[in-house]
Amino acid sequence: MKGFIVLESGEMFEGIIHSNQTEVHGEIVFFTGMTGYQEVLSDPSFKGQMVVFTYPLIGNYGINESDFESVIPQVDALIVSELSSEGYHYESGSSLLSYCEGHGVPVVSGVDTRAIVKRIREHGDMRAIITTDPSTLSFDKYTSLDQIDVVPTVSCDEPQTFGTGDHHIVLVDFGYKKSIVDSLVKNGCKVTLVPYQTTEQEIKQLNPDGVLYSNGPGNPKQLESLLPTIKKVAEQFPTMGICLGHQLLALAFGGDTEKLTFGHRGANQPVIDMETKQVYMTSQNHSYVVKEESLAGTGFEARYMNINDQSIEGLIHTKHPIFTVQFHPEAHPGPSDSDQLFQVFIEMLQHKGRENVYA
Ligand SMILES: NC(=O)CC[C@H](N)C(=O)O
Repeated sequence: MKGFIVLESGEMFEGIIHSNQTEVHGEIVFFTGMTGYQEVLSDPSFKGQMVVFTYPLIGNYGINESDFESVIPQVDALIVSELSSEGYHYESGSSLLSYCEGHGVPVVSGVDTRAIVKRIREHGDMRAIITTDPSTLSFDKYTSLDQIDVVPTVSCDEPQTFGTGDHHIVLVDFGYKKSIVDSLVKNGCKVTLVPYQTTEQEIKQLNPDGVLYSNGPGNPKQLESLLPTIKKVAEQFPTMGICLGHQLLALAFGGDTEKLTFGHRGANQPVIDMETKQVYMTSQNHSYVVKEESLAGTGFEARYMNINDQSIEGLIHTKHPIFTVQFHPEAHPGPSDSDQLFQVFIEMLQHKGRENVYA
């Protein structure tokens, strides 16, 4: 059926809508990786977002058993130029479209994705509505993603454990990617995944060697009530933060965040480690960044920087063993240039001191 993507800025784009839903609202963002659609659609950080793929052919290797980042799809919709009708890969168990249809995820194909991306780059990430009837739509009845506390919809309800390694990590779940657990387990950790509102006391009772604050969807400032707990925990245990976890740690110590015009979403974002001058190609998916000028007095120093726009990509604390990254060292999708950062975290647990980080 013919469908329309109506942007909050007023423009309208046509395509073929594959969905029973007649109207879908979300934040429209673009992803620049050539592959990785399965990881993207199952990454909880994309909750509330409609993803436009800049690569023109999507779906050609189908959907497999191993590349899911969570058990259910998380995106609000996929918008593609050409949709492959089959998955041409020996591991493919179903086509992208039949998987999305089976889970009620709307797909819009045959769309001029280059034109949409140009609009997003000019106007910024914005709201959009996918509809079969543009004459009746109204943005007024929907709340923008920035204003919604979306983490409760993706965090686990009960603790869960993974792996049997010697290092015990508490992973605080704001919408964790399965690959983070896999990376920790591969590096000799036992992981206890806990709900996002787990208290300081409960974390202490688990007696972890270290704490990792996960990635997750939405605006970090929606989680303001958790900041005192995050600060107290991070002052007591070696701590790592990834993406939303990085933003929350910065906020907890008095820093500030802001929204980028259009986020970094792709598999080739260049990041420099400002101390070693090493450059990593990184996997990213975020809208918000930590403001450099807000770091004064927080004890944090910027350690990583995005080479494209000079935004902060990671922090290290001057007093406590805490380090954070805005990018995804677990990759999936994307290059694993920075996966040794999990080993850096393990080193930090063993020495429990900042001086040994990156030794
Ligand atoms: N991948 C993430 O953790 C994203 C963090 C946050 N929701 C942002 O968009 O900036």
